[in-house]
Amino acid sequence: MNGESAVRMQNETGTDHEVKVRFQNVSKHYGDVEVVHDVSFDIREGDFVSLVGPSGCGKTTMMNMLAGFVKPNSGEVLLEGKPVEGPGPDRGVMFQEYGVFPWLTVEKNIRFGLDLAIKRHIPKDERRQITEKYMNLMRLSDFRNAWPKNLSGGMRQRLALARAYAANPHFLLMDEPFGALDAQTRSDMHELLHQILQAERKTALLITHSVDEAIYLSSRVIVISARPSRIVESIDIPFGFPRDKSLLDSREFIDLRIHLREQVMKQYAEQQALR
Ligand SMILES: Nc1ncnc2c1ncn2[C@@H]1O[C@H](COP(=O)(O)OP(=O)(O)OP(=O)(O)O)[C@@H](O)[C@H]1O
Repeated sequence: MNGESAVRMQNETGTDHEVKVRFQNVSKHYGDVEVVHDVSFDIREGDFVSLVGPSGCGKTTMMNMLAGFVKPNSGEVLLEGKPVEGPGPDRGVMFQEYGVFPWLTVEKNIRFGLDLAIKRHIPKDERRQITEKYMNLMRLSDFRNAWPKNLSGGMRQRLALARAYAANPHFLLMDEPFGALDAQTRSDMHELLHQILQAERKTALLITHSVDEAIYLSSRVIVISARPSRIVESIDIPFGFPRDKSLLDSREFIDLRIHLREQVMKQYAEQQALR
């Protein structure tokens, strides 16, 4: 979706800007349990928004509503001004459970999204090059013919990332995509994601339990309350892009980390009290 066709709306402060996604008074319950309560926020073109909050508070449910897997009970999730009706190739989704097909090899998993009818306009050679590019970037070339069941957890997660990136969706929706990775690979993946986002302007929503990851990757971090999900705080991250690892040691980063951790820990304590 290009800039001209993006919907222009007024945000809460009245500033005109390109809103790609709008959660508008969204509530969701499962049976008697309210999971999301009257949540409103916008995601603008090129934003990288992270949701942080306690386990089980309803973050995945919010992402599922944007992905089109779940419908709100009240309110609306608008994508470029229209209510989300279902999943679509404009939204690349990466879930905790990896999202790889066990019946396809590594190479075919990465190619999968590119071979769908919607991408058939891309010449075959180019599709092959894109597959190679992401297989290399994720260090999976030596395993091109391997089955997912024979990969380590971290490799499967890299495969899921390669598959999602290769399909080149406009929106990246990521639910704990780096959770199963060791610290070094996780850090490599952060750099790679930065590179991809710099090179191909995308809009992203990330769910993470790591405050550092949220700050380092995002343009905005939203703290979500104990269930039912409400917005506790939305912080514009004051660091420009590109970023590098030295940022993690800066005074400003450390202050933000301390503040956000405090906010999140309060919500964890409240969520614990619900059990
Ligand atoms: N399909 C469903 N049917 C019934 N309850 C559900 C369903 N999906 C989620 N829930 C419940 O809704 C609550 C919120 O779940 P959700 O997965 O959205 O939380 P979360 O914040 O993403 O958690 P985590 O960080 O652990 O992934 C949980 O109590 C969960 O058990």
